[in-house]
Amino acid sequence: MPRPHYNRILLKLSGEALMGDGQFGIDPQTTARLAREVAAAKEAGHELCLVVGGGNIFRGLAAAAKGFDRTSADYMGMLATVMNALAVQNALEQIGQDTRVLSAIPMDTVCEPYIRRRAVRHMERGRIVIFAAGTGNPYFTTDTAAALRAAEMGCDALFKGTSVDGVYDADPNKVAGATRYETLSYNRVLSDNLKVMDASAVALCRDNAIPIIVFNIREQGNLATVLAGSGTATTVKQEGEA
Ligand SMILES: Nc1ncnc2c1ncn2[C@@H]1O[C@H](COP(=O)(O)OP(=O)(O)OP(=O)(O)O)[C@@H](O)[C@H]1O
Ligand SMILES: O=c1ccn([C@@H]2O[C@H](COP(=O)(O)O)[C@@H](O)[C@H]2O)c(=O)[nH]1
Repeated sequence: MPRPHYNRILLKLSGEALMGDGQFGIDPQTTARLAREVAAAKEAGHELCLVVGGGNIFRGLAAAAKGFDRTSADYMGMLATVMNALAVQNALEQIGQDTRVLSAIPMDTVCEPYIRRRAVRHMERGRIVIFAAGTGNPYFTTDTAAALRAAEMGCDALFKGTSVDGVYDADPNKVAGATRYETLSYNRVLSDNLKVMDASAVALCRDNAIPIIVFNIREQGNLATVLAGSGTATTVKQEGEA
């Protein structure tokens, strides 16, 4: 069954997607390609806002495992997401898109602070809003930030563009023969402890009835395909929902 059409969407872009074939950082060609896909989605009639991850630069949990203070490491991770947001903004503006970066950690000389009403206004004016610095709080990730902003902005769905093509019954990068779900419930993701997305993000989407569509953003052209309701992806939604 084709997936439904969603009008206002929050797109979570994996930080790692910006690396292209590299192992770290921001690849300009890949970022430009992602910007073209986002612009095409907007031109296709979707209202879009974005959360960009930071895993291509810094992850708090990984740094804490190596001895960093967790809170400081998380702030460093949030700052990494600001760099990525500015890179995506730059790539979008180079192709004529009107954008705003709104940061959960105020840094007035770099971008706007996050103010919900302002974000809504930007979207009403047709701008692509990019939310930076996650939730602004340590001990969270940009998945939770994406769920939170999707709820605040009244989005119809959260599209998680990542490096796997959906949710599997086990991590496909670790378990050979893992099976992909076409659809599954929020509660199943939580009870089976499936790690494709944080539990807090899944719970927030469940409580606000926001479907989550997990798809591979590294595959060129896939955003348009998945937004059109076809292609390979997993939809996480309420049990029994069409
Ligand atoms: N059950 C599962 N199904 C699918 N992927 C899974 C599962 N369990 C773990 N994963 C892993 O989750 C990863 C995607 O989530 P991850 O949080 O690492 O990336 P991201 O949020 O897209 O990126 P970033 O942190 O760079 O923004 C996949 O690469 C995959 O290895
Ligand atoms: O609300 C948030 C969001 C993110 N962080 C920190 O940033 C990094 C990068 O984000 P990813 O979601 O992993 O891409 C994350 O590892 C956290 O350290 C945060 O603290 N709070």
